[in-house]
Amino acid sequence: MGKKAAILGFGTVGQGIYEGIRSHREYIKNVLGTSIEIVAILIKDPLKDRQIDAGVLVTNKIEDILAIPDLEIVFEAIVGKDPCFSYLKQIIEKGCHVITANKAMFAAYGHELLKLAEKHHVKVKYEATVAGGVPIIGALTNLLQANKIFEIQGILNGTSNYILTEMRKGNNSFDQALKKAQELGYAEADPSSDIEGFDAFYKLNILIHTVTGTNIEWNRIERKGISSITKEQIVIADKLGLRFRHMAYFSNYPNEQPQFWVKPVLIDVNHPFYSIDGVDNTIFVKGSLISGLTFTGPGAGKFATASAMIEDLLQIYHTKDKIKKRKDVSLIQTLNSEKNVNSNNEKNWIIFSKLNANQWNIHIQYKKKFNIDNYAIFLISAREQVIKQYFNNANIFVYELIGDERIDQIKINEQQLQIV
Ligand SMILES: NC(=O)C1=CN([C@@H]2O[C@H](COP(=O)(O)OP(=O)(O)OC[C@H]3O[C@@H](n4cnc5c(N)ncnc54)[C@H](OP(=O)(O)O)[C@@H]3O)[C@@H](O)[C@H]2O)C=CC1
Ligand SMILES: N[C@@H](CC=O)C(=O)O
Repeated sequence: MGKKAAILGFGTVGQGIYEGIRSHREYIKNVLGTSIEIVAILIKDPLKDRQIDAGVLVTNKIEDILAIPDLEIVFEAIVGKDPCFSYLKQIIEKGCHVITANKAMFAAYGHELLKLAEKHHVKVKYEATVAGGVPIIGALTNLLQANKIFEIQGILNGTSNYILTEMRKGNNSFDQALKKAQELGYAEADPSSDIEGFDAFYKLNILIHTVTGTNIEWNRIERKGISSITKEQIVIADKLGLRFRHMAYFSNYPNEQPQFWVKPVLIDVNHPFYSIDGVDNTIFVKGSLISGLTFTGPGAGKFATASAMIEDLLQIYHTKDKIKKRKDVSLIQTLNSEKNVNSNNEKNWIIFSKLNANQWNIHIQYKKKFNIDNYAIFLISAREQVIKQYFNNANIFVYELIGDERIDQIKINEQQLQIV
């Protein structure tokens, strides 16, 4: 018999791992010199019908998994922080390598699991926790060790990008697109994690920890999802030559305030994320030596995620050398000393308002104003603090305009707009 493995969870991802290991049995055996045998699967509901070979133990008790002699590898694809964290601690203490896809759990407890694994001389791999099939964690940990990472921009939630794309192309309403994302296996068990930005928030935390060795206090990271974006707003943005993207951002430049946020933004055709559609994710990385690298590919789904996890498996046995963990002391010092992470620089904003400016109760100077459909659209430059202070109204939607574009350059199709 080859190396014994178990899978925790048999939903979209668990099934992808099971089928992927079977369909790539010979290929994996050629690479590792031995086969991988899935000997057990942990599930929650013992009554569900499943396509699993008769020789595989299917159980809803973690004790059954812990009792398997010579178990070497555990793939984890269940949902939520607990009881998953406690399961994985016991599995590491038993001496098994762990390969996880569970970002909610890993963002909260990843650092503890990595420490515990070191103590027990096993590995914890987590490629699938960020951007599905895109090998960004491997690139950051194995291939970009000399660079200090100055900036990460990413589309990290496949479901949100899929919904925004479907709505823009006129194929589906928000609810229809979300339903399709669920059917395709992209969405989380609780899809509010996708559309309220939690999923991308967990992924950004994992990326920041990977490149700095630091856990940022969660309440310091702005998090907003796409749930308030309407079809009307997407159509208007399109008329302005802009597209919505749900973006995650981290910057850590010398002598600058570190920044970290997850929110919907508007970008124009010059931004590299303009053409990233559907379930694809993309991550742009700028380092102290490398001026910019972009990684793009499917961010969710059965085989995209299984691909990341099976590659992790091969890495466990291939990477003999110990990878040094990063510890960015300057980031920790800056975070401890500064009080306010908001930048004092002015940024560009697009405001969609169902109220007229005279109903806002503030006087704001805008660069341009248009009436489109039922909205008044304002293009303004302002400090982030001002935006947060004043534009806190259910009828006003404010989106940052990201990129090098200047508001003055926004191209307007005059026939479609009434310019005030
Ligand atoms: N779907 C995707 O594209 C991606 C998902 N992920 C992550 O992978 C994990 C799994 O996602 P996905 O496969 O989509 O989820 P699903 O909802 O499709 O499947 C979840 C599986 O976990 C089992 N499960 C849930 N809770 C428990 C528990 N407490 N004990 C034992 N089994 C449990 C369920 O059992 P039962 O079958 O009995 O209900 C089910 O088999 C999640 O953490 C998700 O965030 C990561 C990257 C991409
Ligand atoms: N629900 C997630 C799945 C992958 O991480 C997403 O849509 O990105």
